[in-house]
Amino acid sequence: QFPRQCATIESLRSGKCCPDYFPVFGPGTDQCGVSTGRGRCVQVTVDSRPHGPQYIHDGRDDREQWPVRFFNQTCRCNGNFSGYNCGSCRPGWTGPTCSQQINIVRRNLLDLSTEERRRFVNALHQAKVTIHPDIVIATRRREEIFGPDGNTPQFENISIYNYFVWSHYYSVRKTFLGAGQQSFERVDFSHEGPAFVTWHRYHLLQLERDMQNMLQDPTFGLPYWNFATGQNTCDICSDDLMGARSNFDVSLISQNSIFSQWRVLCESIEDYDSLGTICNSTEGGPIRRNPAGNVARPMVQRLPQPEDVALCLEVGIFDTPPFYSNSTDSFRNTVEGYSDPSGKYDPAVRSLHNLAHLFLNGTGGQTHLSPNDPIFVLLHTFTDAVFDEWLRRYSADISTYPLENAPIGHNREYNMVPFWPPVTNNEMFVTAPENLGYSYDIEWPGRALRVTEMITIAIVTALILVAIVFAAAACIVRAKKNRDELHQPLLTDQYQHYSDDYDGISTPSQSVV
Ligand SMILES: O=C1C=c2cc(C(=O)O)[nH]c2=CC1=O
Repeated sequence: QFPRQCATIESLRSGKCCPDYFPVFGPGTDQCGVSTGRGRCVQVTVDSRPHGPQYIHDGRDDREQWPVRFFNQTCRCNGNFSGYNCGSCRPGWTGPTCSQQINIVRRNLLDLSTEERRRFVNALHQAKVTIHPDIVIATRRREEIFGPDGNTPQFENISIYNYFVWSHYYSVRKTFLGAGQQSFERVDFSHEGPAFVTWHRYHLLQLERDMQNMLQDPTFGLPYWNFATGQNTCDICSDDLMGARSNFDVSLISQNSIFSQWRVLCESIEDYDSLGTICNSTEGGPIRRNPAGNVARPMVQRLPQPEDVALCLEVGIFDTPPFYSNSTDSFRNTVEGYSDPSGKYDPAVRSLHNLAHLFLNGTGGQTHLSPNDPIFVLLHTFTDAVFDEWLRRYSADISTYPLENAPIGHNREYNMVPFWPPVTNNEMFVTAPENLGYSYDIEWPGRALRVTEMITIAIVTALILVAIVFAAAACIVRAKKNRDELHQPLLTDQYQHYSDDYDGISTPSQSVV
């Protein structure tokens, strides 16, 4: 969440997080790369518009008006420069001066060659075990951030992949209201609201960027899992991809997969909620996964159908009041999976993204834990592909993305929690190939026809056929008539000559000639 250079008592006290680009000149001399025109240190802009009625504890949560509880000054970068010290490039740009355009292609995981699959799995594992070079996480709430002695900032190193896990946890954690009090749970900065698609888009972009840097390969792209193929099995759960099922425990991953060795972060939610602590980088048990195995909930033993994606893409309004998990006719609530695929809200329904999570039935189906299962990455790249197709089809129509009264964290101009430097939901509401430097190699299913549409098409087809038959019959009659008319005079003539000249000896032809 914050650059390592800012995790100090001085930085927190000053509220300033504007690290140097060239620290060699001495601390504070090249904040945000100002000496080379990369950027400058400015006041953070926050969203102060009202939020929706779900959150009732204003003043009690560090994530309100993110990120000002921690810092109120940040780098603002010029042109295509970006990052916490303006030392990197905006998505879609690369090179020393960020002037080279790039396009990263996100492909279907099942289309990767054996060697590409091996490289992707290895890259994920490398991210799991490599300390994030720039970012550290807060392990205490703001009021305890200086530590028990008031002089020990409570931040920790974390691996690149675990940072991805932790960011998701931090965005969904409950609001701590004090020891002995129930934490407040109707708060979620990344789900059940319009920011669902924008937040998860940035979350993936950040992992992709971190992995590109780790691999020193600016062309590395995250693949996707098409979870709506019409099958109800986990087709990516094989040992060369996300890991097959263990032969010894149905809810574990096979030992032939490196993911059986991964350990899970942020498991102790009861502790966090009762003690007011925050998940840290300590790992716990293994990833649990039992696809289609939730016998108590048959509805989540299946995956979405291709038809569901096609229907969802026909919902043309981005979001509808109350901009929450009970919104109806909302594309966002449909792709998130609280509405049926045609957009109608139904509290009993789980579809698309939610259904894919619940189908996994284990670590990947619990919101505070789900990114621990690497399938999360692939499930969300596919969800993002659907969002990008919606943006393309409806010309990124942002008019129904609320500026205010969305659930806290979800207003259009809100800085997404817990990312640094600050980035608003608005900034992710753009078509990816043109604005963010990546695209999906994907073909979208056509929608099957509804009964009424089939009846209409049958009637129209029948009418056209009848019209064609009538037209053909008319043509034949006319052609025959024309032919008859063409031949008629000759015959009449001939007949006349024949009858005039016939002497009973000469032939009719002779008489005509
Ligand atoms: O990790 C997640 C798990 C989820 C479960 C549901 C549900 O609909 O019950 N939704 C989820 C979203 C997640 O991100």
